[in-house]
This record gives sequence, structure tokens and C-alpha cells, in this order.
Amino acid sequence: MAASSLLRSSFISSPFQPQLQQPTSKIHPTHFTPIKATTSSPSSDQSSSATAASPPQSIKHRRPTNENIRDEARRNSSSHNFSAKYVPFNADSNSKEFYSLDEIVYRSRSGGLLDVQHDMDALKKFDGEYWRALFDSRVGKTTWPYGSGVWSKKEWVLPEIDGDDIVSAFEGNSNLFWAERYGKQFLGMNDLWVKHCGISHTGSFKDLGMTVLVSQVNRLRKMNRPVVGVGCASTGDTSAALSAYCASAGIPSIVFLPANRISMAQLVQPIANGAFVLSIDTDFDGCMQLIREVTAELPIYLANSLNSLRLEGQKTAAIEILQQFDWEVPDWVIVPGGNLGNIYAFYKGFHMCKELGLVDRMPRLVCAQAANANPLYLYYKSGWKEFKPVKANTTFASAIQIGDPVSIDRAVFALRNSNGIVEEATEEELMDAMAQADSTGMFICPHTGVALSALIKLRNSGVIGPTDRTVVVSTAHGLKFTQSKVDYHSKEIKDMACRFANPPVQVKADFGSVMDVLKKYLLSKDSKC
Ligand SMILES: Cc1ncc(COP(=O)(O)O)c(C=O)c1O
Ligand SMILES: N[C@@H](CCOP(=O)(O)O)C(=O)O
Repeated sequence: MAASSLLRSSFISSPFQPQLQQPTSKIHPTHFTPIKATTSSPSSDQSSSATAASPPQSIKHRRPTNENIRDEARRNSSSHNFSAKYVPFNADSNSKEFYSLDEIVYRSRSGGLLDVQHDMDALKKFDGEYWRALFDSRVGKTTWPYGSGVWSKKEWVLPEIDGDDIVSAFEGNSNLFWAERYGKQFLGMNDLWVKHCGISHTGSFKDLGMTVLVSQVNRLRKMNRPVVGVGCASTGDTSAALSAYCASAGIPSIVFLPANRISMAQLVQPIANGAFVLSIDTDFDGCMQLIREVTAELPIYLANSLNSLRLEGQKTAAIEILQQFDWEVPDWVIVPGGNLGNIYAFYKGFHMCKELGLVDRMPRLVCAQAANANPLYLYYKSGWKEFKPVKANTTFASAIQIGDPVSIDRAVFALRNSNGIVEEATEEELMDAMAQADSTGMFICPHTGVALSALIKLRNSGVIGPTDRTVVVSTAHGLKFTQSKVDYHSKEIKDMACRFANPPVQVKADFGSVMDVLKKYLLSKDSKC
């Protein structure tokens, strides 16, 4: 059997054809009290489990056995003065238009985008050191809801939501991976990092925004607001996150998917989570148009990033990067872009940290697009003169096959205000970059391949220097996109050399044949030493 068919033979054909502790004053960290372990008295159960050898002072008592982590959070909750509201995005300073987050509204009066605006004066009552210490104290715990990387920044996300209404899978806190070998071998870089946002509950960064959106929906439903279900158009990741968080809260979810344009792993996620899945014979932009029309008519809450609530969660990935570098600012952050909400979310997270004194500057942002779906890149190249939506062509980076991004204005704002750059990657570039990264121990998605291709170009042109601290944002788990890897390593992609393919070797089941093959392999490795 040829290597390619060997790879393919293990591929099963699709059965789915068509288808605080709250802060209390401007406080210096010496006044800061990190979250305490619960002081509740231990249950008899817990005391009996303590052994004579346990050093009594080091024992942290568990909460009472009849209490869960939500109850515990309720008991420990305290009040604060933080708040947030919707305002028109990038509004004129004289604008008086605003909406409560408890209203169901996605667009400003003039039809523009909205933004969640926090009461910065209230947040500024606390200095940067205070916020850093508070956020640091919450990392990696199971304290509800602060153990989540998103809700550990609750005061900056949805300050007014009750912990009882939060729907969380303790998302965030994703690995910031030091790409030591990839950086050294392929780019001559020593400070290259990959923020693995795809190592997450549903396998993409969408979890960060969806926990916020679904939590707010949960609150609205408890307030008897007319929300019967939550819906989105999707290239596969938003739908996976939406259906998982809705399933967890018992809220109906409805997803519009472009038929035959998303990976099997992504398709099966909402199906498994019980969403109402519509496979529609159009592309993502067509699905987006339909969901916007439908949510204007039916009591279905819109979950795409047009809804600015999502970006409040996504921005925490930026804050987390700073935190993981012990509040040192990287030089560059590279983000693959499709509907373009995420690049703005990163901007917003970094900007808030600067404005509130946690850091003293912003990184430069790079947005990377697939050349087959590159409306932002073309706009950038025109000197931001004229934006034209494009018809997005098929790309292995299927989750960013988007020609008319809803957040185009947000992306331009983010890039212009961070001295940003837009790059693009051909199919061959992104697939080669993915294969090379995988060969150094990662297992990235094609969208991360797009971001790495942008990095390669900017390194080759000398824009990014060898010692620049650079973060590439990996947006989804590679396991969602195994078909693209199978195609590449089978060398079965039309007009692509697949230079870094590593197909399996077919060998007879006898000792001599196996030895021959292995000797040849070891010799080839030896000669490279
Ligand atoms: C895996 C993946 N990467 C990148 C993106 C791009 O994010 P955005 O649409 O916010 O630009 C998306 C979705 O669009 C995605 O699913
Ligand atoms: N890649 C996205 C496309 C929709 O983006 P959104 O952030 O506006 O929901 C997806 O996975 O659906």
C-alpha cells in the first residue's frame, strides 16, 4: 500500500454528509488581602480524615460538605462599585448614547458596532500593583469563579454579574509555550512563545468569550428577558464553544454552519452537545447574514463577536500573557484574523493594562490572514484607503475563511493604535509552517500556521529582530484539523510540494525487512549529526 493510502485507510468516511475578594479603596499592595482559603469550620468528615502526623497549622479546611463552590462564593461575596455599559464603538467624546448590559442590543443607533465601556474612574481607584497582585492571587485555584482565567479578571470583564449566574468551565490560564527549538532552528530567535489558546475546554479561544456571553444570557433569562435560545453563524469554533456552554447551563443553542466547509471534529462538537445544527448551503458570510436577520426577528440571542460581550472574555488572553511574563511586555503579538473580533480583544486587554498602570507600554500587534481570505490585508496594503469585502476562497485555515468581517472597524482601530502590521500567508506557506512547528513538538492548527508564516516573513525582512520577545497566538487545537495534516503528510495536495511531509513507511512483517529500514533511517540521522 502506498504511504498516502496507508494514511487515508485509517480515515473513516463522514456519517454527517450534508449537512475578593472585591477591592475596597485606592490601595497599595501592602493593604492587599489575597483570596483566603475558606475559614468555615471543617465537617466531621474532614476532621476524621486528618491524621496525627498532619502539621495542624498547614491544614486548610475544606468548605462544609453540604456546600458547593458556588455556595461558598456566595458566602464570601462582597460589594463593590465597578460597572460597565455598552457605548457606540469609537464614539465621539460628546456622545451620550449608552445601554445597560442587561439590554438586548448589538448595534448603536447609527448601525455601528458597540463596545463595552468600563467605569475606568472606579477601576483607577486601585493602582497597578493592586490589580497585578489580585490577579496573581487567583491563578490556578478552584475558587468560584476566579479559578477561571477569564473570571479571575471579573472586575474588568462583567463586574456586575452575580457569581451564581456565571457559566464557566474554568477556561483560560492556557499554556504560554516557549518555542525553544522552533525559534532557534527556523528563525534564529531565542524569545519566541506560543500562547496555546486552543488548549481549552472546546479546543479554541472562543471559550474565553463564550463563558461571558452565556453567563450574561443566563442572567437575562433569570430576569425573564425574552431569550429562548442563543444562536451563531460559525466556521466551527464559535459553534463548538456556544453549544458546550449552553449545554452546561441548560440553554438551547442554534448554530448555522456553512455546509462542507468545516472540519469533522468541529461539526461533531455542537451535535454532541445537543445544539440545533443547521448545515446551510452557503459560506460563512452567508450564514452570518442569515443569523443577523433571524436574531432580529426571533428571541434568539446573537453569540457572534458582533456582540461585544464576547470580546470582554477574549481580552483576558492578553492580560494573561502579561501576567505569564510577570508583567513584562512582549515586543510583538501575532494573531490570526478572520471575523476580526480577536485582534481588537487583544488590543483592548493590553490597553486596559497600560491605562490602569499594570504595565507601561503596549506590544506591537500583527494580524495574519490567509491569502485566500484577506480583506484586511488588502485594506492595509491600500494604506487604509478603501475597504472592500472579498469572496473568501477555500483555505486549509478554514475557520478564517471569511470575506466580510463584522469587526473590520475594530481591527483597524487596534492596528492603527498599536503601530500594527497585517501579513498574509499562501496555502503552501501556512501548511509548511504548521508542519515545521509540529516537527518541533507542537501540534498546531492551520490558523496558527498563518500566524507563524507572518512571523517568518517579518523575521526575514528584519522587522522582527532575533531577540525580540514575540508571542504567536495559537487559536485552536491541532486535533480539530487532523484532515489537513493527513492531506499534507500524504503529499496529496494539488500544486503543493509538501516539503516537510513525513509519511509512514510500509514494511513487511519480518525481522530482516524491519532491520533494513531502521538501519537506513539511523544512518540518515547519523550523517546529520
Ligand atoms: C481557530 C480560529 N483562529 C482564528 C480565528 C479568527 O478570529 P477572529 O474571527 O476573531 O478574527 C477564528 C475565528 O474566526 C478561529 O476559529
Ligand atoms: N472562526 C469563527 C468565525 C465567527 O467568528 P465570531 O468570533 O464572530 O463568532 C468561528 O469559529 O465560527
